[in-house]
Amino acid sequence: MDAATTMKNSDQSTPGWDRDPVLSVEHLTMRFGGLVAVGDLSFNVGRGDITALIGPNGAGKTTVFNCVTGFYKPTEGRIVMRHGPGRQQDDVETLTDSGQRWKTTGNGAVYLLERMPDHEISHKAKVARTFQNIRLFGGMTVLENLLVAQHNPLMVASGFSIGGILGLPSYKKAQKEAVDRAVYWLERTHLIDRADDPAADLPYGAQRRLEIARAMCTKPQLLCLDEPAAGLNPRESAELNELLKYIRDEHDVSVLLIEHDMGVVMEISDHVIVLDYGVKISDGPADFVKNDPKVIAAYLGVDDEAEIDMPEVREDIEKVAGDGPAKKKPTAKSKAAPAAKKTAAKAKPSSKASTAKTSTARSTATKASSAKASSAASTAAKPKTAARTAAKPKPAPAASEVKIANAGDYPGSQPHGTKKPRAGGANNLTRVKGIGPASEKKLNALGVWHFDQIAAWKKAEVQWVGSYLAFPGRIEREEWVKQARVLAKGGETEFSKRVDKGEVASSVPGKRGAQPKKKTTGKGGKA
Ligand SMILES: Nc1ncnc2c1ncn2[C@@H]1O[C@H](COP(=O)(O)OP(=O)(O)OP(=O)(O)O)[C@@H](O)[C@H]1O
Repeated sequence: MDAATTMKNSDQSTPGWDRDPVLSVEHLTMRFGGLVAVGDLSFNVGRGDITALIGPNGAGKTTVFNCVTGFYKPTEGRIVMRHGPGRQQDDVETLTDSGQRWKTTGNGAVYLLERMPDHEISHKAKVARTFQNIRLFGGMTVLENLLVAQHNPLMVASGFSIGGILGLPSYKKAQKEAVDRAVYWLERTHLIDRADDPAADLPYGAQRRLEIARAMCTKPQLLCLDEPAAGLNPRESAELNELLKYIRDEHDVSVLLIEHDMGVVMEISDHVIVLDYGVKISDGPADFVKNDPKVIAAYLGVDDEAEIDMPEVREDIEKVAGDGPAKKKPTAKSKAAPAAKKTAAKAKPSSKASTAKTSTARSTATKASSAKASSAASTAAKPKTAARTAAKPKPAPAASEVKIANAGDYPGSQPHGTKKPRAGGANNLTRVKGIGPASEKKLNALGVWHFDQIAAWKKAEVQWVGSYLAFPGRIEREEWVKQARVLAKGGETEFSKRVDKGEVASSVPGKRGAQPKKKTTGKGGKA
């Protein structure tokens, strides 16, 4: 095979976003004191693509946006914006060595955003953004909001105000263009009838569209949208999808969006990047990402908890003393778990609202899942008794016996375990901000099922769990112990309220995780 053919083939196997990236985030790290919000993150945004950045709460998505748009100066890393096709790698390296902020090239221009202030990023590099919390000028009319967005070209055309006063032709022309552009985007966003109304009078969904219209009036090459579908009803979400596809297809604008609404993400994204705890855990086309077990476990796996088979989590669970190493897949799975899974599948709701039926199904499935782990050792030794073992769980060992094999490797001391939930069932630990379904599973394997157990942790235990879950420092930062104290007393936190409303991925979405009144056993008792 000649070199040209080799290049061609390798070129074909390289995704479009790596061949022709409009934006490259390279080894980005952002620290806030001791907190590493984003750690050594690299990804590309393809020219003309809609790229989604997703991940659980606190994963670092907004921090990445703030670094790209100049609101934060990254601690480390390079952020390259390109006008014109191709990677223009020689120019990027020359620019980096020169210490300059941007450079015109044969193909267009390249910009190093980490060196540029935010106003240059929007006006020169042509990166526009919207915010998680709408930031319009509420007292100005809808049209005025769009004219203010074009303030810079108008100021230039007016010779910085005197031309405007004198009515110079260049100013009049620029003013007409600004109004025409504003009207164009008001029509596209179905806001033209409200042009003269104060922006604050618009309903929420319309304000979101106005933010996008305002960003588009700056003629961006890259549009960064922070949760554009938040608070929209299904009809508005569908309209948003159409608007974003129109912007991509008709205006050649690349879109980078942070979004929690998976309907929006999976329908319109060409490329999805998943963050968890500030690091990238998945990167690829939407179809690939949505089936990636790591993503299911970290973010999407609420309804598929019983199906998760993450090697790292499984290994940790297998290390729990008493369960022993499960070399083989337990045959109990073929007896107990499938029945449970069948029940779960049957009851799996199309809506996220949990019904009593779902709760029962999840309960059965999860119980089977924990039975699978706890019966692993005995199953491996005595396969023929597997079904019996799974059906009748062995008595819970005393708390002190719940130790993982390499417990001594961790600093501090291991928290006190209970091995299985008390009568009344387990708490939904994912109501504590920072505990996702995968971490909850690992805590459960350790015997931690209840808010009051976490509430009792001292510094040494916090340190130990931080290492066990592989995110030292985070537990303290998120103040798990304080949160758990509130939740243990039946109180609520801002985060737990969002979980209870079904706004955040959780192991039991839309339901409170306090101790249920109904007497149940196992994890299914969560309510
Ligand atoms: N200015 C800041 N100072 C200190 N810590 C910060 C700051 N900004 C963000 N963080 C922390 O960085 C981590 C990542 O936060 P970030 O807002 O980027 O996450 P996110 O993925 O956007 O979350 P969400 O989906 O909830 O908006 C969090 O632990 C957060 O508390």
